[in-house]
Amino acid sequence: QSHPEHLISKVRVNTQAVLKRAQHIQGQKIPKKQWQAAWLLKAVTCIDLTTLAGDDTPSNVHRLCMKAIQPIRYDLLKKIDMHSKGITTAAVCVYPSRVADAVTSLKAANSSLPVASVATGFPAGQTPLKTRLEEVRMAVADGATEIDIVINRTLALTGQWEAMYDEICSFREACGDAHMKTILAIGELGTFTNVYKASLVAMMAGSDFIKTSTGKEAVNATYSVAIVMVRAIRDYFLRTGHKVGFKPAGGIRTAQESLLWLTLIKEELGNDWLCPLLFRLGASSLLADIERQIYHHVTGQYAAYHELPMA
Ligand SMILES: O=C[C@H](O)COP(=O)(O)O
Repeated sequence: QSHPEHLISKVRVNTQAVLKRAQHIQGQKIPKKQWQAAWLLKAVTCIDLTTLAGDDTPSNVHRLCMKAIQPIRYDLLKKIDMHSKGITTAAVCVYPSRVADAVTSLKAANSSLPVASVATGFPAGQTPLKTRLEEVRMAVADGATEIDIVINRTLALTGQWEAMYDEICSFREACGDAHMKTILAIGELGTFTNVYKASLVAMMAGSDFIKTSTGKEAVNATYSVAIVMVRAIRDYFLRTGHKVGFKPAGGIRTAQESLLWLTLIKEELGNDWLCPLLFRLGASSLLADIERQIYHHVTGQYAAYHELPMA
């Protein structure tokens, strides 16, 4: 692995170019009719269906898992001949203490859907390294096969990139075979340059994905920051040949937004990234709006909320 310091010391981000590109993405025309429905179903397969709330219980986690297995009503899929494609979300994403509940629910439904757990003192990461590491190990022991860790923003804001690299390497080891997504919490990193540097450090330390946000910061997934992160992913791929995944998360609520995210990925990283292995949408309420749009595409009307089972 190249030494983090010398690789990132020279980083400069062209802010104007990033903002212009993000503006252009948001102004893109989105597909209509069956093309839109197809892209929305693609988006569903990339969702990490998430619940990260203090009032989470085994029963709402169970409902989340059932929704992840059957995200769009069967009759709607049947009407567009998509009922036999095995459309599920990519994973479910929960707190460490809810992992066992999710594993139990999915096992009972004979589903192999992955359980992702946040860890390392999510969302702030302001706990001792020892307990952050133990949290990763316990989530994996409970059956999580994906771990969404948070970076130590204090190290980023004080330019201690080598220390951040070492910490993320230790989380990588604690994950074992579990996939590791590294949350940059971009709303707390200050500058685009810090976002780019944290992206590189996270990838050099072995992250399978880099993820924008916990969903708990004041500013979460934005298109301009995403441009910086996916450019870092592209630079890293060109330099090493290794593909790292991208996961925007936090505040992604509408079907239209999910189409813009797919456009951004397709244009910035290419078709290889348009799959759950390399692209995830971290979202708790996005699926409800996508299902409403699919309902409208199939029936011509908008469903009342009681007609679509919520997670
Ligand atoms: O990682 C997932 C995020 O916490 C989900 O955020 P959200 O509830 O704004 O969709």
